[in-house]
Amino acid sequence: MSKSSAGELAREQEYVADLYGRLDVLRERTRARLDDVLAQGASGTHQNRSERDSFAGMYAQRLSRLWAVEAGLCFGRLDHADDSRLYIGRIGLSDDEQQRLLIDWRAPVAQPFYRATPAAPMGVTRRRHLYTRGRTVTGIDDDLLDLDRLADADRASLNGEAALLAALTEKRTGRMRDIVATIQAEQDRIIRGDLSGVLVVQGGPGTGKTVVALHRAAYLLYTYRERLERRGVLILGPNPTFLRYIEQVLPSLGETDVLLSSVGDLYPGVTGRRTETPEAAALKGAARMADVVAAAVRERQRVPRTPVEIRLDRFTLTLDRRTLESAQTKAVRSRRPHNQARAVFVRHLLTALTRQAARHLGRGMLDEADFAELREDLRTEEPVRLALNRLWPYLTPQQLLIGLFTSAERMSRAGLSARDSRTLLRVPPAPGEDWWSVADVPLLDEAAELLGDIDEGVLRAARRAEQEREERIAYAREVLELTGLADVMDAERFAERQQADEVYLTTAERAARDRTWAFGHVIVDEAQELSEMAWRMVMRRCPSRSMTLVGDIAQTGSAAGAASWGHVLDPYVGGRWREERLTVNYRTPAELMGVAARVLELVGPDLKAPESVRETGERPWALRAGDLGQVGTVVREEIVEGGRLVVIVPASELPEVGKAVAGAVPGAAAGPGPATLDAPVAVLSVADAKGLEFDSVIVVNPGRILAESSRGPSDLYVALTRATGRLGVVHTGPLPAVLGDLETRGGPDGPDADGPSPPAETRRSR
Ligand SMILES: Nc1ncnc2c1ncn2[C@@H]1O[C@H](COP(=O)(O)OP(=O)(O)OP(=O)(O)O)[C@@H](O)[C@H]1O
Repeated sequence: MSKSSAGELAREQEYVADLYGRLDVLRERTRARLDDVLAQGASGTHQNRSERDSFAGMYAQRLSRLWAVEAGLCFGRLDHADDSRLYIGRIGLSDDEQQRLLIDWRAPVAQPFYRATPAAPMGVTRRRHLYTRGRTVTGIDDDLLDLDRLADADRASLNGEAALLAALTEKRTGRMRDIVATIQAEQDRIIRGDLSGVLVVQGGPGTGKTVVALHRAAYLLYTYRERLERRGVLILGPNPTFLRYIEQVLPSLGETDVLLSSVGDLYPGVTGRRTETPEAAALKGAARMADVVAAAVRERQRVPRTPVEIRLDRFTLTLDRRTLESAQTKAVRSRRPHNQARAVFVRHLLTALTRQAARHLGRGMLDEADFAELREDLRTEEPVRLALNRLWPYLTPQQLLIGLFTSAERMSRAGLSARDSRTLLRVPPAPGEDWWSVADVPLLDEAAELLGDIDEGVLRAARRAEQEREERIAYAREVLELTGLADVMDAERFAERQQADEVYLTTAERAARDRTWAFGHVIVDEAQELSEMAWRMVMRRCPSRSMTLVGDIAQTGSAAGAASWGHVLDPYVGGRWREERLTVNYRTPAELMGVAARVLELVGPDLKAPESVRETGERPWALRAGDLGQVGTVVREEIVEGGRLVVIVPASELPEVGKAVAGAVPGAAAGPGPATLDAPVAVLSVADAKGLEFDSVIVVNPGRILAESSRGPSDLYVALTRATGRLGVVHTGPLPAVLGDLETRGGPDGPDADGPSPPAETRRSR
């Protein structure tokens, strides 16, 4: 590595200062445009106002992008063999003469920054990492890639990973950061992978799957902006805490328009939060539930075998079995969803009822107009409406599932065994109760698919709305061409923003409200956790099958989760999906990974743990405590100033350990919730710690974690791989044999209970 001279640093400082100067100019210009537009006030025609709002929205978004890239605007430089030079940063900048000042990291010419090696230098002679604090350049790190030009001293350390190591050893803040300055070659290949088709990224803990998936979203939005901005990108994470953990990464890369969601939130208007037994969740996640939901819908379309009498004031009408069955057959054969097929059913029965009524009225021969009038009279008669509603009720997905899960008889008729229905049986919701679990959400989606919109009227309105939308887009195109903005703004988005009196909605916001939204690309993180029913829901959101799925089969914790990628994907894309692997662990030091690797053997003897990129000299320890109450004291002694610590517990012990820790450490948070990521100490179950990372981890009662679930070994593997620095185990029962050779410590007040010492960080020789 070549050392930067003070002169070099000053030159870089000058260049970076100019870049910030340019950024300021662009911000000012955009701000001025925004002010101009807003100054036009709320006067003028409706058309003028909506145009003004559209421009205001566009400038506001551009401004927020320009503000989002303040930190670390420029982080690299590439010197080429032809003596040309490019600066790499979070966004592209040019001066007024269109001279490129800064290259967006996602542009093809920036690729060598991540991929060039001395063996394949890609025309690059030097890769420079620039370290900045605020707007000040604080350091420079060079990788010299041109072997001929290398001084002997530089040849000794060609891999130049100082920037990476510096990034990895920084204290965790509770929020994931972007890695745009230190993306590694194997990660870059995945980030820039083709948009189309299904890409699976399989990798062990800490290999950067999440962070790579997020950078891929940013890359795809940059490269296929037109296509993806319109349809949007969905990123699906395991739970709301995880989404909070990652939510700042994309804005820091200048992307604000991506929908982050979890399975429990993917059905508009419902939040799946209620906890339920793992058995119930596993059962609801199984593919056969699709048949159960379909049978439950059919069950609501059954007609009675005995005649149905409808008493009106002047006479009684009767629907006999044959009429009922023929209406049912016609409705089912229409192949429409339940709520739309209802129109066919009702039409048929009303015709039969009208004929009967005419006979009762002694008017056998009615002309068409009279017949229609009588039919309309009958349709609005309360007893007729009630009877038809009983026979073929309008159903919302919520009504269908509440009806199903609160009745053992209905569950049995829908094909569930007595045992299954005991597992699922519930009491109806009390007002305001959180009735839905995460596993219910894909079932609601499935039901919505089979039930359809409430009636034809809704469908007609939707068709009308679509036609109007197309007209608006055509108009928007004209406006954009007239104003010369056609190349910076998509007509469809512009048209959406002009929507009458509608508040300004981003693509992500519109997508979040629409169950039938088809995303341009879907990224699923911790994809191994999704159940078969959840996959059905996700696939409905992505008919183009342009997807990136990241996960680790060895970490599957949910009983309904995946055992292999083929099993998950083959029903949807046959064998047509590609797999990339990540093999280097950037999070967990080698000392900890050694312990985790032994647990991985319990998950599957052939599985291979990822290789840690660094070691700390810090050995994991085990401590036997008299009872769980002592965990609080142990935790207090483990706290490092400014660091973040998590206590990972068996789910059944969360309340007790949470109480003990809260008692010993003020400000500690227990369980998932808004405070989890910001608290210096958190107590979490394995499921809630999944995907997260902390400076220090204490795992409580690993034996119980192993025994508590059918995926116990995977859960323990996850727990042991959350730390970036220190790992300890506290147990009140016997220590599982697999952890037998941990260094043992004395009790909380015992002689070995020294406070932590700072780790001695080294790059691991591999
Ligand atoms: N190229 C890189 N430069 C700097 N940091 C990196 C790089 N790659 C990964 N990291 C860091 O390594 C840590 C682990 O990454 P990430 O959480 O994406 O891993 P993961 O594979 O999703 O892990 P898990 O399966 O355990 O959830 C994060 O702190 C991430 O920022």
